Amino acid sequence: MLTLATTTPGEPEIFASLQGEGPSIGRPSTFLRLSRCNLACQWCDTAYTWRFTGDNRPHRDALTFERQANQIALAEEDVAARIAALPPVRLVITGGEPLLQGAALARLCALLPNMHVEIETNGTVAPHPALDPLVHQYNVSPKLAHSGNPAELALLPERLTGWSGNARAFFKFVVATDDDLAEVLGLQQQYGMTGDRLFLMAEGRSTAELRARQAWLADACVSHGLRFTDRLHIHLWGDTRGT
Ligand SMILES: C[S@@+](CC[C@H](N)C(=O)[O-])C[C@H]1O[C@@H](n2cnc3c(N)ncnc32)[C@H](O)[C@@H]1O
Ligand SMILES: Nc1nc2[nH]cc(C(=O)O)c2c(=O)[nH]1
Ligand code: SF4
Ligand SMILES: [Mg+2]
Repeated sequence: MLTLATTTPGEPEIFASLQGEGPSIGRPSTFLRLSRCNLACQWCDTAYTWRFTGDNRPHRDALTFERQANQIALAEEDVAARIAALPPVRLVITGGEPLLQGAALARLCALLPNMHVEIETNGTVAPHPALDPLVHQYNVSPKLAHSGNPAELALLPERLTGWSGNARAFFKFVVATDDDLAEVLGLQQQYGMTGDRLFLMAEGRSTAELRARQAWLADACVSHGLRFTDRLHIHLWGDTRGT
């Protein structure tokens, strides 16, 4: 069984969209959003996938009513059938933290042999050995101090070393300030992350928030030879579930 997030109470969060972030930005993709996370980022835009009592964003009280029914367990065969019913494109598996459900994800991907599989992960969980050969690309987003997670939970040396040496892995750091940039540059040096596989992405859940940071961010990318990624879906559809 897989545990999925829901868009509206009871509806599993499987949807067709454009990949909004990272190396595959703009590609038509089917998204599968799984429930639960092992971290608790204070600015997480999908806290409903893991914070079932209370909200990590007190100003988002409008979400309160939705927390009652925000996850659903489905068999891998059922999930595969729902994905197969959408246009035959790439699959982006996200969450929450999808690698927490690695064995079940391996069973799902085995049912979708022709699908290009991309995984969005916080980078703290090793891919399940049965899943790893079925994954084409990992978009790894390690969490910096401003996420509010303790470094000993969020920045695991053995995991970061593993991702850095994995040619299928890209790094995508969420940044907001010069302190965040300095932290990224330190990690880049420590773990030998190459600039062509390292993206910076502004923290923000609205076009206004993103735009306010992106001039600074673009300069930082140019100065340090790093890649810039927007959050395309935010501009197109806002911070809306199922997009
Ligand atoms: C919700 S996470 C799910 C996958 C996985 N847990 C992770 O963190 O990579 C998907 C992506 O959204 C990013 N994200 C979440 N909240 C954000 C925010 N407020 N601003 C910018 N990016 C955000 C995460 O860093 C990650 O790259
Ligand atoms: N369109 C779109 N692109 C995305 N890329 C990564 C996402 C995520 O939440 O992991 C995401 C998302 O939620 N929507
Ligand atoms: S790791 Fe990802 S899903 Fe988990 S709290 Fe952070 S941004 Fe949200
Ligand atoms: Mg998202």
